[in-house]
Amino acid sequence: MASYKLYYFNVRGRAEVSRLLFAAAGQRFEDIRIEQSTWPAYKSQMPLGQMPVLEFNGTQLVQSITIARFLARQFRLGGKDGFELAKVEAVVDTVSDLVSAITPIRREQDERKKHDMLQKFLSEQLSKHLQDLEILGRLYGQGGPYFVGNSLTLADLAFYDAGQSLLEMDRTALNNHPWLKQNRSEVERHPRIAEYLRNRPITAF
Ligand SMILES: N[C@@H](CCC(=O)N[C@@H](CS)C(=O)NCC(=O)O)C(=O)O
Repeated sequence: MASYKLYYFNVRGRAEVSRLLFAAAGQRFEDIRIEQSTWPAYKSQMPLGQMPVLEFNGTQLVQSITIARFLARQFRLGGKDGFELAKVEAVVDTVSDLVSAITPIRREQDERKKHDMLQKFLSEQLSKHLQDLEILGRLYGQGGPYFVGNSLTLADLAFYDAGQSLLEMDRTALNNHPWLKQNRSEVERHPRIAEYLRNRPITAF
């Protein structure tokens, strides 16, 4: 039987999409959450000195998006054929553009600077990111609530997680984007994901 161990800090961060994939697939895995205080002892055991790291049948895989794409393929959540797979990856890459834009704001420690960065992002950049995602959902989603085809994929989980970070910054961020809101609701309604969301540790990011 395949064995999966996922090493990361006790935050959603770069590991949460993979955790959501495990949840959606109903696949057991060891969710190893390293505290910052014990990280120095682990760092040298990680191939690139960073996490997340997935240990699959004893071999370590690095890079969060690679890990998520591997798990999606393993669990048939990456698209039903080669072209669907490419559509899913196009959505994931578009979500990554959004995540890259919000990460520096979330990390800014100076409250004044953070506020200014957020206002600039909300007024100048956010709507383009969300419009791009809605365009892809309508283009690939066959008129339904999922980003690609007519069932849940990595694309939906990637946006679900990024959407949470966005909503934590601005609760109204998706108000003008009903399709994206509906897409996140569909993810939350998935019975295994709903159970995971009820039980996962609550963390700051
Ligand atoms: N490109 C890598 C980046 C990994 C990364 O930056 N990991 C950070 C946590 S989000 C880390 O391990 N930081 C601790 C360190 O570098 O010592 C990925 O996506 O997995």
